[in-house]
Amino acid sequence: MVAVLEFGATMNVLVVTETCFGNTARVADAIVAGLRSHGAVVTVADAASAPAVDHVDLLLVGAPTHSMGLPGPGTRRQAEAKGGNPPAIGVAEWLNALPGKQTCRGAAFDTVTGRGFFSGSAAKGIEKRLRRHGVDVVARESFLVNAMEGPPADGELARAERWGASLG
Ligand SMILES: Cc1cc2nc3c(=O)[nH]c(=O)nc-3n(C[C@H](O)[C@H](O)[C@H](O)COP(=O)(O)O)c2cc1C
Repeated sequence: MVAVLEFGATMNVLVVTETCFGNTARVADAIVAGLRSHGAVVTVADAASAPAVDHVDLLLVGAPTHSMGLPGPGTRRQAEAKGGNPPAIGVAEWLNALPGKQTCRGAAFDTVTGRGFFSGSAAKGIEKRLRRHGVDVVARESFLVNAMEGPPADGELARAERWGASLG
């Protein structure tokens, strides 16, 4: 089932993110600014503290790309060894624990250090998992960072804000 908003209805958005060096969180903040510019009511949480998906019209999930896909315990340890501050639980674990069938729309995003095939995409993995839970995924996007620890490449935060606005 696709959630359809009546004209004038407020859109409730839940954003669940993971970050090791802060870049995906900065991209998420820009996306949220875009969503709020359209009047959306947005809750932002990391995977460890995310509330239940209840009365959510749009579920937005984002993570850094690790080893071409979603971060896991091993790649988080590698990030920590490089000076990052990874969470104990990330979006992969959160998506695994997501209950039953969801009826909301969804969108997935990630951060990457390259745009080629071999860069991979955490967002692709997020999209696949969201679809397994019945989420109607309407958009997926990758945002470029300049190096493992960032910062976001020129223009990417502005692009993230526009992308967020396009979802609103
Ligand atoms: C263990 C590890 C593996 C990574 N693998 C990839 C990769 O396969 N492709 C890629 O584009 N970036 C890769 N990166 C770079 C991350 O995408 C980059 O650190 C991340 O986007 C920064 O986001 P964050 O600040 O939110 O952690 C990797 C980083 C780490 C720590």
